[in-house]
Amino acid sequence: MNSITPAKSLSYLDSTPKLSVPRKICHQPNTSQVCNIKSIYKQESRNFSAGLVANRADWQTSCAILASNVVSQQSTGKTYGGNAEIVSINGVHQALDLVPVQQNNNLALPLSITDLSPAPMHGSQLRVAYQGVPGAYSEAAAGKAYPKCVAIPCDQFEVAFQAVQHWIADRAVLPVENSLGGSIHRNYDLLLRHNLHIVGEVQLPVHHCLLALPGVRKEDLNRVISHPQALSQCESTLTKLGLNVAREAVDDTAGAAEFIATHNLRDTAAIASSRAAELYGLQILADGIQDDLSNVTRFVMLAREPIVPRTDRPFKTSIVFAHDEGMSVLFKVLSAFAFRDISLTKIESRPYKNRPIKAVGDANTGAAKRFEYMFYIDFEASMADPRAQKALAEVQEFTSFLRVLGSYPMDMTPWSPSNRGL
Ligand SMILES: O=C(O)C(=O)C[C@]1(C(=O)O)C=C[C@@H](O)C=C1
Repeated sequence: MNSITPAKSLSYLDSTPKLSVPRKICHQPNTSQVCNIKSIYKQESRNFSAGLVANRADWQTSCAILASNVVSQQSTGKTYGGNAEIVSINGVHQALDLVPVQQNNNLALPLSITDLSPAPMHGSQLRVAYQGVPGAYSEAAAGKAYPKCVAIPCDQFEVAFQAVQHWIADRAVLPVENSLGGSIHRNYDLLLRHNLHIVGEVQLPVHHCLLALPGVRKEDLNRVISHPQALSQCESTLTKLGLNVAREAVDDTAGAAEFIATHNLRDTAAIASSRAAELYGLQILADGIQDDLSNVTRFVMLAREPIVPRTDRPFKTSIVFAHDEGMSVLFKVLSAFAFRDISLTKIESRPYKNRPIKAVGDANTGAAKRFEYMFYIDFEASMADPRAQKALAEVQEFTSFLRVLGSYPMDMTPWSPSNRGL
């Protein structure tokens, strides 16, 4: 695994609690609030870099102050304008190009280094929020995406999004799909609710172990706890191991290991990484218990600003759209890519939360109702590629809502099932 700064030891863990949900978030743009966020951010970043956050209470107080004073960068009037033809953001149709401009004077801002590179070059370490505690696969993914980063544990996905929006973190690295367990729907919904941009992806081979306190045997176990994805990825293997015991879902794999250690549970095992075993003093009862050796989780990297799309290496673009006209539109949208020879790598649908059901036909005669969806599509082309721009211009004609979630380099790192991952 790549070396990442936090969580070198349990004592560091103790002094660096996970972020939790802030009490109050202000969504109204306000210049003085933006000043506050920057000064608090600087103070917090000093604390983080030096590992100086005194205790959980201090940190949570800082988070609460931060949450009640700050606004996201998105709400300060920054938007993207220019000549491009495409997109609508949160239902409002807008032109898309990737040069930030100020709404009030329409002057183009110079590109910053963050626009050009996924990692900052200003000397300080990149702070990367992830969901879980040290030893979680998401922490490993953060390390793979940003080697030498400071990884910030968050107790929920939502908190990781907010950490980036509120400048506590520079990036978030969050799982979106697993080759065995499927999509992590919560993160698809959160991508839509927040205005962060996908700036990269990383695929992590996930190698699960069954962990228990030293001296505990399989026969002593009454339950197995882990993240729901990990439980589903190991379902048949647990049965094959004769572990027909209760299976309980917890927030993350490493958190399950930590829970067993802190509560001295001799009848419970966790599904987690070998690194979690080391961190929390557990023994490995069984190694490689995922149902398929090719168990890979795909994570996306999120930032406040998009990166500039390029064509000199393979790029992927993620979009989300909705439409009013029934399923024939989906066919037309897919055709816009097929006609231009653009491969789709993923399609996902989620309920359209504000209007999940639509009456079809004549309401007086007991009309049929159909479900309404948001569709998420990943396709293999950069937004700098004219084929992608033309396809999206066409998609926009068929859809009532279209947003580009990000255009970013594809993770091309080779991996094989024999890669042990974590
Ligand atoms: O619990 C963890 O360790 C995580 O990082 C979360 C998570 C997930 O959400 O899918 C990530 C990778 C594995 O697929 C299992 C769990």
